[in-house]
Amino acid sequence: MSSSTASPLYLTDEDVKKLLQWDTLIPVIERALKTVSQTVETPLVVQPPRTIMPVPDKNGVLLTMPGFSKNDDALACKLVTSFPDNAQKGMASIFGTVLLFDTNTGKVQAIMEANEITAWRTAAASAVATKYLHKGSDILAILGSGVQARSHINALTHLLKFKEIRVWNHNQQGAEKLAAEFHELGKCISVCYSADDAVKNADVIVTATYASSPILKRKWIKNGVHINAVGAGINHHSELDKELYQAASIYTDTMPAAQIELKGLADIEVSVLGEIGEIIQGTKHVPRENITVFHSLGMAVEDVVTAKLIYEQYKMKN
Ligand SMILES: NC(=O)C1=CN([C@@H]2O[C@H](COP(=O)(O)OP(=O)(O)OC[C@H]3O[C@@H](n4cnc5c(N)ncnc54)[C@H](OP(=O)(O)O)[C@@H]3O)[C@@H](O)[C@H]2O)C=CC1
Ligand SMILES: O=C(O)C1=NCCCC1
Repeated sequence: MSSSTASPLYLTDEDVKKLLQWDTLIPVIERALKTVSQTVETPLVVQPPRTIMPVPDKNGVLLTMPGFSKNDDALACKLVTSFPDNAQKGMASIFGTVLLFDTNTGKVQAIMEANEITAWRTAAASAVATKYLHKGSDILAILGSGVQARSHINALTHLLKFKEIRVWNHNQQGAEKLAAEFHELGKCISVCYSADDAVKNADVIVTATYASSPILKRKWIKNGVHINAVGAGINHHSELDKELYQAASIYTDTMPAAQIELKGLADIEVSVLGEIGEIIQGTKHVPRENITVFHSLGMAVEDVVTAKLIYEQYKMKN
């Protein structure tokens, strides 16, 4: 069959998982984060603001995330939904699909289920931010016990050798289940019965929940801690308290999206200082004693480069 009539490759989440590895993904995500922040005449990355469409009466949103990376010669679009109430049905909250296109013809090359892509690329972005902003690696605290909590434990423990890993969830059973899962794999994770206990003296914290009111407070954490704030509700980011926002140096993945999606921070007189790509490039620096927050929004180009990597890996193996 000629390539103009061939059907697109279809990869399930299971296929995708077999083709992803932290060692290869993290550098690819690091380069994407850095490139987003480079000012060059011809854009190396194109990613228009994503649309976030609330689904009336359903407590869910549909996001469209198109993007292009020149360095990776990759063009893709992710469609992703977030339905937090799915947990009550025993289902995942996030469902995504990525379409990867041939950059010369615009023809769809591959269709990939993107639940794994979303889990891996988000955690890889936090791992990169942590690499540049953490000051210690004794204690890792994870707030939340869902898909992102799991992928963040995997990515962050791949990057750093923590002495202690703690997990807290608003529903204790979730934290116990996640800890047991890692125990089976030989990783020791302790379950904490309050968020306050979980984050005490922590060096790195991840918030990955649907909380609509703060689950992490300034008064609980030490100076110099690095936080990856990953969770987002339907129309809000509310996992950190006002005092923490006001005390921290906040960086994000992409400023144009932050200006839209984090505009509520202006109400509490908080500004996002810049993009993590600027820290990677070395054009911005943070004093060691500062509390740092990587406010992860999620970018199309992360999905684009991940999908391209998966496609290349698939071609190599088949
Ligand atoms: N920045 C980014 O790029 C991305 C961000 N996200 C965001 O990350 C977060 C986690 O996503 P994911 O792990 O896939 O979702 P999951 O449904 O797998 O996990 C959600 C977690 O949040 C907990 N939770 C739910 N409601 C509340 C609440 N009111 N207060 C405190 N905790 C709560 C859940 O506990 P339980 O199940 O026990 O109720 C569970 O531990 C979401 O906010 C999502 O929008 C997701 C993908 C990408
Ligand atoms: O970037 C993503 O993908 C998502 N971000 C916010 C929540 C839904 C998925």
